[in-house]
Amino acid sequence: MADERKALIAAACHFYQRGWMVGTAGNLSARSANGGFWITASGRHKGELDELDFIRLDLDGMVLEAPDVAARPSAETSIHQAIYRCFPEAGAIYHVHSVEANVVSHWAADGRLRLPALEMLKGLGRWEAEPAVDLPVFENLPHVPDIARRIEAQLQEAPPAVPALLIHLHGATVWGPSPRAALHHTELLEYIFRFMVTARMAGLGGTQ
Ligand SMILES: CSCCC(=O)C(=O)COP(=O)(O)O
Ligand SMILES: [Zn+2]
Repeated sequence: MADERKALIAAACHFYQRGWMVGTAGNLSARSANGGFWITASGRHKGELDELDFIRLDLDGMVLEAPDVAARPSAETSIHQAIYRCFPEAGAIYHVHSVEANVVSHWAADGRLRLPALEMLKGLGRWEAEPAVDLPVFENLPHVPDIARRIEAQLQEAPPAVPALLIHLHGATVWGPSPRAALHHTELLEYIFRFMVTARMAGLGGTQ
């Protein structure tokens, strides 16, 4: 298999082992050199993916390649489409469901979550001293295309300070120019969430 699916399978294994993609939770996609993007089929176990667990779509959601005819694209495909449309430089998108992401989503106000000014933000592209970084946080509406519409409208108007967003009580969606960069970004953001939860539990003030 000499295509982008290999990197997505490796990333899914990694996230599964960390507990961020338990069972069938989460989804992954990457733009394809052959056009459109590969995305995980809906309801597949993220610790056991193979090449049959992906579908190649164009940006309008038309199927370009479906190695398993029974496969249906991720239920959250519309969110990936929205991000690819907003950011031509996005090469891969990972959506993970960590416990920490769901805890910190409670601390959002006015659709934003202020991230602590940790050194790790440099890995997400924020190199200034003491950066004031707000992560956009969206309501978890029952109809996913409604979430995607809100995401696309907001990101078109105001690109986020880091390549990521959060859905309340659902999980983070993170992107990067390549599958490798998206993996780094996901790890860094999840570290920041873990820090926020740990700092709150330790009673540390001034960390947010
Ligand atoms: C068990 S997770 C519920 C659905 C979800 O939020 C998710 O990320 C996985 O959905 P998919 O259709 O991509 O399998
Ligand atoms: Zn999800």
